[in-house]
Amino acid sequence: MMRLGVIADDFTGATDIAGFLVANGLRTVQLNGVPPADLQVQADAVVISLKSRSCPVEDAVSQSLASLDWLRARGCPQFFFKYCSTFDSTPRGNIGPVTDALLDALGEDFTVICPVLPVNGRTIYNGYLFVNGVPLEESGMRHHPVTPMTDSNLMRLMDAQSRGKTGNVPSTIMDEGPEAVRAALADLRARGFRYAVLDALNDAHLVVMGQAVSEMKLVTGGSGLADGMARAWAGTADAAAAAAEGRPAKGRAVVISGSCSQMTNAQVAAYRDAAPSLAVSVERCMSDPAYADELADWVLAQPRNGLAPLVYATMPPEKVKELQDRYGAAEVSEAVEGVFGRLAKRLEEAGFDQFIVAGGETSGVVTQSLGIGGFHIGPQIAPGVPWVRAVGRPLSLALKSGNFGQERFFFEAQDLAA
Ligand SMILES: Nc1ncnc2c1ncn2[C@@H]1O[C@H](COP(=O)(O)OP(=O)(O)O)[C@@H](O)[C@H]1O
Ligand SMILES: O=C(O)[C@@H](O)C(=O)COP(=O)(O)O
Repeated sequence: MMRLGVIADDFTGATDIAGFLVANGLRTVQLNGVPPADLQVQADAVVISLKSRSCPVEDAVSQSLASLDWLRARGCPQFFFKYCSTFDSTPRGNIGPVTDALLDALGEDFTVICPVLPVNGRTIYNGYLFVNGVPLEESGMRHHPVTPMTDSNLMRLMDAQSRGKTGNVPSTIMDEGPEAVRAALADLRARGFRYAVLDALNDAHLVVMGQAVSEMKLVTGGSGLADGMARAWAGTADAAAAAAEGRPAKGRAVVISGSCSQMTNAQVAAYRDAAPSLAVSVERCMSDPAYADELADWVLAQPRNGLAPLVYATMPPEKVKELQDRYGAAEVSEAVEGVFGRLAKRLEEAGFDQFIVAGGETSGVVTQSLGIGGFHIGPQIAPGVPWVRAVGRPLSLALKSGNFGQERFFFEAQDLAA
């Protein structure tokens, strides 16, 4: 019986949370896009991955509601709206409007906001979000090409894009345990708050909040919250068995990097001197319809043995800004994503069956272009980045959130698949 239905606002976010559910022994399937009405799935958890983080608000709301309907029609008892652990959004949304729409559809008037993942340095203190010890607004996220984050106060961020008021359950209450957290939530709700930011500084807080929200119909946040919830259920569940179907087969691999995050810049720098690598020209993405074919030809010409070839649009923030000022941010993103989507398709047709992709939007476009309906979730390469295997097709992917993994991530992904 399904225990949890997750609606994730991007593809790497979806594999991130699915990886943590599997690591706690829950049999989990990831479905890409709103699933067809006649699809039946046997799993403890279903994660629906949308590409709704930066699309128009109305589209994000309607896709999220359609996903909710699909899950409810299968008797799902609890729902999780997964967004980025760096709260990627703008004052227009889409986190606030989607949360409001899900609450309304479920007839609920209260939920939690918790974009937390301590193992990857995402902590919340007094409602302020920290990334590896610095406030969100001082982290690399202030330069994000699509959703630059220039405030760290989650109450203020949520209030600006939603219909209600946001309160906070501080870490001192987390220290007291699940009963104290439940009481604090009930108190905030009675005082007219619609959302509560949950502080979390460490794994112990995840376990506490996982127990405290067990009766809540809708929760929202990052994979740390899901990890806490899954730990509360896990018991003797077998994590290796849950990951078995997602293990990567040995194959021909390529690395495609469209993320410009600090961590991806470091990962590309660590990999590019050791492996065949090619920097993408953004200008040609915008002007040359045959460019993806040229990139594919280059990949195909690389030696089959040894490290996978890397094609990357990854650049440091100042270069990204220069290009965006010249051509427009949305235009550049669309052009680069289009080229990566076509490149992936060409490579699959040519026999590539392992795609290591950096960047959430980039992963979304690659998955869509390959026409993959769903994934079995495999073992984690790094916290939040599992190998995944296409349902019914011999294709394995590692979809890396821009900020996740350590410097040698591209090497480690291939080591785990060997
Ligand atoms: N050199 C570049 N200049 C501007 N934008 C770029 C460049 N390279 C990639 N992009 C775009 O930036 C966005 C990065 O987003 P994404 O793939 O989600 O990465 P992340 O996970 O780091 O957020 C994509 O839309 C991508 O096409
Ligand atoms: O919660 C997270 O940080 C990730 O799961 C996530 O959402 C990834 O988004 P991108 O950074 O856009 O890859």
